Amino acid sequence: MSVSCFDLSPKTLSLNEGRQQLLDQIASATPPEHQLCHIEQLSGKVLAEDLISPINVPAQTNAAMDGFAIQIPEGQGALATYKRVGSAFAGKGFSGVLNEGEAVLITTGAPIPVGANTVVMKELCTLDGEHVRFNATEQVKRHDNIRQAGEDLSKGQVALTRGTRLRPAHQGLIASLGLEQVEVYRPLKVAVFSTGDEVVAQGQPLPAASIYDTNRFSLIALLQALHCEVIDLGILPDQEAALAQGLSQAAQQADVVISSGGVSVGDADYIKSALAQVGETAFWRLNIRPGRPFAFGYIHKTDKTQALFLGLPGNPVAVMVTFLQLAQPALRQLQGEQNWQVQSLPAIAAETMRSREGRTDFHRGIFSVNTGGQLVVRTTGSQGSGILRSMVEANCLIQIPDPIARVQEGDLLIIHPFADLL
Ligand SMILES: Nc1nc2c(c(=O)[nH]1)N[C@H]1C(S)=C(S)[C@@H](COP(=O)(O)OP(=O)(O)OC[C@H]3O[C@@H](n4cnc5c(N)ncnc54)[C@H](O)[C@@H]3O)O[C@H]1N2
Ligand code: MOO
Repeated sequence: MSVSCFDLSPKTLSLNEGRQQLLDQIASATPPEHQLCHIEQLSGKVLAEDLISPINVPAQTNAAMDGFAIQIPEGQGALATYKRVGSAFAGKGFSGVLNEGEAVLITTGAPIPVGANTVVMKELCTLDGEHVRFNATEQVKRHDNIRQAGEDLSKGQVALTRGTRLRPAHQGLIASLGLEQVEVYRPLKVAVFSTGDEVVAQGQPLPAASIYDTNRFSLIALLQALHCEVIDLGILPDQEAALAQGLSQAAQQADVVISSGGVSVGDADYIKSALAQVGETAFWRLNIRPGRPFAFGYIHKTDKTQALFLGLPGNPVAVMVTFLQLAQPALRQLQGEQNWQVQSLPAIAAETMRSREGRTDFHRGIFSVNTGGQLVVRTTGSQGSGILRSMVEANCLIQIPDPIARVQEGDLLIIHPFADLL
């Protein structure tokens, strides 16, 4: 990918300023290449072409109910009795022409016989030898239970637009067009690693003052949910040279490099100085909590292009919050998705919540619908940025924007449901 140079900014940015800088850079990046993808593999991919329907869906006007096809002339009602003249099944229609006063037994999906304009549900009919009697003619309306050819999609219509993230319904719709493969953007390659001398891999003993590597696995799962191709680079030590080498090697293989830890101002935080050796930092501090030490920049590749770099903070909740709020929209835009914005909904606070003037807070919340049909939200208890349980129990992030310092019960808030990703 190729990006233009950053305006280096040493100041702490607001969430919106940081996100905007990030997205502006991505908007100037070269879009990913596309590739043909078979229909069975489409789930979660991003469509790279406008799909024009080559046919009418449904192809023929057909019955929406099992019953009898009849003709009702304009301005008239149904008769009490019709003569049955044949049958129409899905896949094998009635070959004759239906006249007024005649009925054809029809199954759901079968083509409407020539001459018919109405289907009466079987439940309203009694078959008496050659005759079909309607028990309640007043319930039969002209044009009832007819599905028009092309009422789902008409031939030549744009069925799906470029940049659509393909979910199960999209896959079904593409299948209904008879297409076996379509163009999608190639998966984004994202390299991920953890940093920290105290961070230990699973399966190893846990020495004093150490912690098992949590972040890499949350990140890998989040990236998989976004259908990225993940390059797992393990754990790197708190050493500037090793981190610079790790960043550079990661960038050769990936479009985006994501690390966690070592990005704050501690004496063992080397991510920013390592990045300075192999790339550039655009900003590394945001007025948000958790996630204040969030770095964004790029790393030079040997082919003169750049990989984007996202340096997430070490605390496990800060990793997930910054991923959801910053990395996620950026990656979605980079993947070519049109609808990349973080989903937001209004909800009523079910309890008091604290924040601080001068920053945006993200609490972990549980939203539900109250008896009045309104969305309400409460927090998941302790909100420390090392308390991953607060995230596990949540189904949304609650955003408390600057300058609100205290949310009262009953106040209106913005929440970001996890539904899309978690
Ligand atoms: N003087 C200041 N100190 C700190 C600031 C600050 O602004 N000024 N910011 C605090 C905030 S907020 C955060 S968040 C952390 C982030 O710092 P780092 O990104 O440098 O992260 P580390 O110091 O490496 O680690 C922080 C914390 O997270 C644990 N950790 C790290 N990696 C992992 C991992 N892969 N799995 C599980 N846990 C991990 C690490 O052991 C630390 O406990 O800085 C504050 N300090
Ligand atoms: O902002 Mo830090 O990310 O609270 O823990």
